[in-house]
Amino acid sequence: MPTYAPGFNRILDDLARRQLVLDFQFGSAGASYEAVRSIGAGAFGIVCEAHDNNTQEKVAIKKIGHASATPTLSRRSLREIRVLRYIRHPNIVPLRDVFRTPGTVGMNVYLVMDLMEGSLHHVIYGSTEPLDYDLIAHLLYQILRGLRYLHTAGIAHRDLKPSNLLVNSDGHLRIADFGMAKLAMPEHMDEADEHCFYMTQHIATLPYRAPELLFVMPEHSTAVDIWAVGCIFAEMILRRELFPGRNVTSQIKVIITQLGTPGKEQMRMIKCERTRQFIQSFGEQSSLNWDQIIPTRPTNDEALGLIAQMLNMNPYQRIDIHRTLQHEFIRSYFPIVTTEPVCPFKVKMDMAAVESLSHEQLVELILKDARAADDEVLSLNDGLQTASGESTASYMSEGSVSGCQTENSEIYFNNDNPNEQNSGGTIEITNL
Ligand SMILES: Nc1ncnc2c1ncn2[C@@H]1O[C@H](COP(=O)(O)OP(=O)(O)OP(=O)(O)O)[C@@H](O)[C@H]1O
Repeated sequence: MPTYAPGFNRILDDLARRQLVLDFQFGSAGASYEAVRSIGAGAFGIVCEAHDNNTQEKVAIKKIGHASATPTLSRRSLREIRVLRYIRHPNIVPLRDVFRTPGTVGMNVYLVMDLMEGSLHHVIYGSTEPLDYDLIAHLLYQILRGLRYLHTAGIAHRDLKPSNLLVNSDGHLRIADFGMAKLAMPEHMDEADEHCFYMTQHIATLPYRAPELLFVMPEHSTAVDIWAVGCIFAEMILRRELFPGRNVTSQIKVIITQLGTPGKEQMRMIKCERTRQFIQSFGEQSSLNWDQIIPTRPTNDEALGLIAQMLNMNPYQRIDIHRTLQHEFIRSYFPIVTTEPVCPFKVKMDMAAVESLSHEQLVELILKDARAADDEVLSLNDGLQTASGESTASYMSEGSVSGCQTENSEIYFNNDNPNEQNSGGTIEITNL
């Protein structure tokens, strides 16, 4: 090691510590939480490990900076708060607390969650050995259980990828990052939209983006998550991305060269003329066999059979979450009866409401949903007001919040009966 290396490392450590202090200023919530180290950053948030002084536990805190500055950031923040606040499922990361601090370009929102040790990305790429099928099945089953909870309530995650699937060293997996989550509703689309090629740029990370999003077809539903899980399942086997496109056109190309030209019915569903012409420019491509697409030895026919059904290019013919959980591959590992929690109806109502709100209304609800963590009263510049200055509380669904407190690491919202938060009940799921 060069002699200057220790000194240089000390400078880097010092810079990292100073950056941590700059990035995570918790205002009055600093009495409860201390940032310990930076964990990672995504397109919309930065995450740190922190110490919870009340519970003496380690937590993860995600900061969405300038959350009120644009409609996109405001909607992402509110979606994540609203989908997570009543959700209790072993395979979905729990939200413990939400607070906000004022900022120069709009408020910062902080989401306090259970700390997880790593992500599926680390599991896949952290070792040079292939993952064995027992581990793959164990991880896949947990993704599917979390997804069944969401899909049964009609909620699509819409950004599933290995770095959003958090994993502990004991193999416990939890789905995270609900900033894109949405109630699955058929979407209206104008005929031959000029900008259609670029319309779905911000839905789902490219290698996991379903053809109906890439090809700009009218129906976006929970099927987009099944496509993403199919890609992730294949990635666990291959230890590389299955469809590694780097832009929209190369993503379409890489899918078509492996899975073939979409069928006539699907081509008819593509509303965008430019997209249709681009697909046709490849000529008639036939699909490869699945053991060519995923060339592993020994071949696992049941795994390939399930992947083939999850990666059906036609979303209407793609396998759904319930049939996925009953597929032979899953049943050969998990033939047992499990009692599943049911997503409370409130989550569905809240998710539906978020999509129709204006920027002003979104910001007003964030101000209500996230407690103020600053001694000073939040200035008007930190949040937006409706044009009339009236409260938008009427836009909230029944049981919406007017602030939150933490108690015993549960998140309680002032207008709610805490006993009702988990009132989704349970359902018996049997893998016959
Ligand atoms: N509870 C947690 N425990 C440990 N690590 C976490 C936790 N939540 C998020 N992370 C990690 O922090 C990083 C950024 O988080 P996240 O994906 O939520 O941010 P984002 O800006 O919404 O990302 P994206 O670009 O995927 O939309 C990710 O790598 C994720 O693995």
